[in-house]
Amino acid sequence: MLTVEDLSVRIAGLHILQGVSFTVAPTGVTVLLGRNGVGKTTTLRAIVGLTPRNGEVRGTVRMSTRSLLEQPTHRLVRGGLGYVPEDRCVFAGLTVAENLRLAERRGTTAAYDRVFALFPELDRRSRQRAGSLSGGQQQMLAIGRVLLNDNQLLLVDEPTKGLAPKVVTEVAEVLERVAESVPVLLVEQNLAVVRRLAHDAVVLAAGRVAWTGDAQELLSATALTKSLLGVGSAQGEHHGAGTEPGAPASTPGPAREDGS
Ligand SMILES: Nc1ncnc2c1ncn2[C@@H]1O[C@H](COP(=O)(O)OP(=O)(O)OP(=O)(O)O)[C@@H](O)[C@H]1O
Repeated sequence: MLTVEDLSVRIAGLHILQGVSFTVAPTGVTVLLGRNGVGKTTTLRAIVGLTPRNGEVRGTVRMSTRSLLEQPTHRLVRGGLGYVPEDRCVFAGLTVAENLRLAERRGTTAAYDRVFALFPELDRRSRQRAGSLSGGQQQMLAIGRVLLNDNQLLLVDEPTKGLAPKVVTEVAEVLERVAESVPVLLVEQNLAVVRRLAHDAVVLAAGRVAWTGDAQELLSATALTKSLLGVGSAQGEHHGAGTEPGAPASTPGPAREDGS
């Protein structure tokens, strides 16, 4: 479905991604893992054409046979690439209904019904300003507005970050249902969520791919999760925070262009 080949991103003199290659399967959830700062968000942003202006992107990204890197974000979104950013980016001053209306391309009643069936809360709160929603409700709005459109692929960046356990479960349930019809590339630090959702895993370390394969296999290999993610794989653990005593040294930061 999505093929990333030799993707390199440089920003402000930092070589953040250094030849990243992986594929996203045409069905289910592929999870992009790695410790903090290894380049997960940078990868999603490069795919969707949101690398900062002072950045430089090289490599190839294809969705089916279509080449993505040369195209502006609005065209990618129109072409079926849905993106739920880490910081949600809802319009705080607008109501839930207005946020949804802004996001829809051809928002049919059926599309709204589908979104409200997944997130009844959005229907109930349609007149509430998005800025006054809880973090979990804002996350549901951020996901819901993307689902108004017909997507061929969804990129979802840390959807459960900072949410209460009950809301984490709700968001995971929705993503599980969404992934039945649309493939998802998911950045997620909560390993219980990864265990529930992911078929395939891609692990980054210092801007390169360190491991790819079956996500459940990765999670069941404690030594592997320790060395790649810096944590054990017990249910509910979060990864990404850094190094434990006895674990390999924390992932070094991106390489500077001058080699320092
Ligand atoms: N606009 C930018 N300017 C300078 N450095 C940047 C920029 N964006 C990202 N970086 C750096 O690139 C590296 C990778 O960042 P990125 O956000 O992609 O990591 P991540 O794996 O998503 O981390 P986290 O798990 O903490 O969200 C970090 O060292 C970060 O500081």
